[in-house]
Amino acid sequence: MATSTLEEAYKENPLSLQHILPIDFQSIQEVPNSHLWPKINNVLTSHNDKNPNVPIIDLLAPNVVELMGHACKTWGIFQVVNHGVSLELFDEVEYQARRFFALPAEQKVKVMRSTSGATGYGTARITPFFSKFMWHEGFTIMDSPLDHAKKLWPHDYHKFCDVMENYQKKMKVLSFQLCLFILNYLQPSQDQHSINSFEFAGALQLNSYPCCPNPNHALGLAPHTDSLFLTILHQTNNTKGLQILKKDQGWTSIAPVSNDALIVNVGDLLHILSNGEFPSVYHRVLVDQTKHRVSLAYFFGPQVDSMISPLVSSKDNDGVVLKYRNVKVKEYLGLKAKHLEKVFSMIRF
Ligand SMILES: O=C(O)CCC(=O)C(=O)O
Ligand SMILES: [Fe+2]
Repeated sequence: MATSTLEEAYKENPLSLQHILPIDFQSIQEVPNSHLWPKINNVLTSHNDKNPNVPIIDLLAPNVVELMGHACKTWGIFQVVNHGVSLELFDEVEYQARRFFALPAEQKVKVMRSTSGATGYGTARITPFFSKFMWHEGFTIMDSPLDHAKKLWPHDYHKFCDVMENYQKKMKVLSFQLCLFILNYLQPSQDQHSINSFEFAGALQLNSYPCCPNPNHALGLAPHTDSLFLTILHQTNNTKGLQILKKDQGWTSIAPVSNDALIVNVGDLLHILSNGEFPSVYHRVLVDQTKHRVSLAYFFGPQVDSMISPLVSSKDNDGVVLKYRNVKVKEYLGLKAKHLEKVFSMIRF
């Protein structure tokens, strides 16, 4: 099952308890030194002709494959509309996520991620790579959250489970569709073949960024790339906070365009698959003094036993220089857990 296999990828790089347990944000009045970063440059870049917002792609557009391929290449991130997921479902997931994060710390600890685990409550996996902690708590779910939900709400866990399972199902279908479009762009003649050669897995990460007394010196999530093929992100309540590092522009906010637009970003494995053509976008999250932001990130990629290698179309085969060697997903995740972004130089030719 997906859970155990992803856990397999992480178990050789266990985190220490200190790096998993978030502080109790509900009882804290000021930012402790452990979470105090040097001043964050959080001036929001305004969008104009010279500095456009990320592409917004209508999934029903006849030229969706070209639009998406172009967005992956130039931005590594885009927003999608007409994706077929109902607003009510986003509201339900947000409601259940907020219900979870509002629980007292001693309840949330009952479902904490184990030191080598992949699911449960805890800090971001990148935590050990930074000397300061992030203003963030997360809850990771793969398939059914039943065991955890029963511990939290022994008599009232059904709704939480139904909503989270339903959302993952919808995200899996949408992710698969997006991958089809993207693979069709990378290898126009062989799309079905390429995608059918992978078995996929997904994980849902509920992110919580509590109100922060000093947002100029705190970070919701430190700069990172996502590891898998792609991430589908929903910013609940249209609360901004996500920024990407854009060449020549610095940190740029991704403004929510509408309640039902979803953000899609390229992850490391798709960067490798595209032979470096699609950037795995470097991003971070800012926090707010008065708004408690919640986001829903769905990570989607091949099963950990899959082998990833750059795809080049047969017509290009002769002239193209391969940038990355073949790598098993499990090996890749293990290397990233040890070395973070340095992982790219370790698999580059
Ligand atoms: O909350 C966000 O806007 C981004 C979340 C994110 O980057 C992640 O979960 O990897
Ligand atoms: Fe991310």
